[in-house]
Amino acid sequence: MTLQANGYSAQTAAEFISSATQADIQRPYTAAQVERLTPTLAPTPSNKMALSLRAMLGAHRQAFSSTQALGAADAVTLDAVTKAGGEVAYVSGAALSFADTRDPGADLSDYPYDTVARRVAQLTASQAHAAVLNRHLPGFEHRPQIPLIADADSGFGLFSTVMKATRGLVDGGVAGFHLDDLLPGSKRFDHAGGRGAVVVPFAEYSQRLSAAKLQLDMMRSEAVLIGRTDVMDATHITSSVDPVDRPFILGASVRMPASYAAFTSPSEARPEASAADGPGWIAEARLCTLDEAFARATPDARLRSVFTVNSIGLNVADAKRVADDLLAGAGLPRLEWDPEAARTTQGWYAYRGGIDAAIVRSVHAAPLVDMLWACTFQLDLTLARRYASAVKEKFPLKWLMFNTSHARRAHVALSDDELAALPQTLGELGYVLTLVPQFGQAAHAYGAFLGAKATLRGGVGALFDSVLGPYAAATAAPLASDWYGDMGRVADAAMDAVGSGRAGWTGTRGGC
Ligand SMILES: C[C@](O)(C(=O)O)[C@H](CC(=O)O)C(=O)O
Ligand SMILES: [Mg+2]
Repeated sequence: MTLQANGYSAQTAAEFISSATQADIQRPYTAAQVERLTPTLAPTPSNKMALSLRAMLGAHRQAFSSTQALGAADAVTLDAVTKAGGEVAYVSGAALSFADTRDPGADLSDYPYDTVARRVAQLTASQAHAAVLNRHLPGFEHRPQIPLIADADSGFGLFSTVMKATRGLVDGGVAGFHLDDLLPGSKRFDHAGGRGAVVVPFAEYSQRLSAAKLQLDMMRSEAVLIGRTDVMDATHITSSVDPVDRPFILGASVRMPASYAAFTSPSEARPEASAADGPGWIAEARLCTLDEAFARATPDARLRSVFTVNSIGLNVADAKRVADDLLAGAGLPRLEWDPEAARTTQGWYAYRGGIDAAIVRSVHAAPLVDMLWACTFQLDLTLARRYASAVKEKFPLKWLMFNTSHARRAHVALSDDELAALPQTLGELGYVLTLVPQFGQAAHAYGAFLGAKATLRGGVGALFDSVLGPYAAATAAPLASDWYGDMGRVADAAMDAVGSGRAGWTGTRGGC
């Protein structure tokens, strides 16, 4: 895309949609619809960073390598990540919600839709300012501004909040962001690092992605749209309406007297957990999918394949009718399979999350997005391989993303060698980006803790010797804490330009 000097795009919607970076995305709307919604002078401040992210990811894809996006949700951490050679950084919703949330609610996607966007804008401004500052530091190499990838969670509502969140991120200078299929507020965590979640039907997820893409097109934005799915760890879904979700919706295969217990902690909520893990109801109900129930109901292979063919593209309600008719026609007993009985008190359906569901969702979402991500807390290379090869079979060039959200080595089953080789292994599989969201807070806290301990014990002498000196030596950069001297140079330059105000006209005239 050609940008005008002021960063505004002069392209029409039709030109933008058919341009090299955009033409691969299948939109559910026309260029004319985008044009009618386009504000005059669409601002595209993030395009420079988005295009540099696209070039970087494209190069990694070609080289079968990957890059790591470390969590950096504040200006100081971002500066340190950049100095250390990070190519890209991640603005984590979890990190912001942990810092900003009072009351229960951390990382529940329940914070305002512009929280992350406002932080992205601050970080962009701090990077821009650092770039100016560096021009005033003699002998110091100009530091690049690195692209920011942000967390847009579930989009915080329906299409309009998705669009507003997207606009805020682009206005803030984001290079890329992810949007997921979770029901806001529904993530659950347990003491062992487990996570449970409720997802929305595929159609609703797809609407979120389309709403984001529409907003991006209205702004002629090149921001990388990442389709994240959380079905890997999902135990429930809000509706059974979508045919894409049918293979994963569970029903009781035993007639049950009362309805299913409320959605609780991850281990208790997993529908197929043993009776010891949760309500005995779950085990007694023998939850299974409609396809499994039908296969159990008849040994007749021909009847099963008729069901398979006749139920293609049907959701559970319609497919259940097909199953009932086929069994009745064959003189077999009525199918005992009831997804309604397995609903929680919130009305959610029981759902079999996992890699198969993640592959189906991602393959369906692929035409709408630039990059795909099956988010899970399981750092499992077998799953990573299966996911990559299934997606690549249909979309060989689609960028893939991976996350390593663990805080404890003990929760990760990989060997030290496997961990060391992880970026390379993932790159070979087609993953171009690994998120390390937990980095920022942990590193910031650890550095501050060590520095505080040394200074409290040894006073300002220890601060010089144990914090300021070593940081300057390690980064070969001016001291992070030299605010007065360094920042002052920029203010001095501005003051010099303003002049004393007394000497009359001494400046240059345009063109003279
Ligand atoms: C990556 C993530 O979206 C984040 O906000 O950092 C979180 C990470 C976490 O909870 O540790 C997520 O995976 O949902
Ligand atoms: Mg998040």
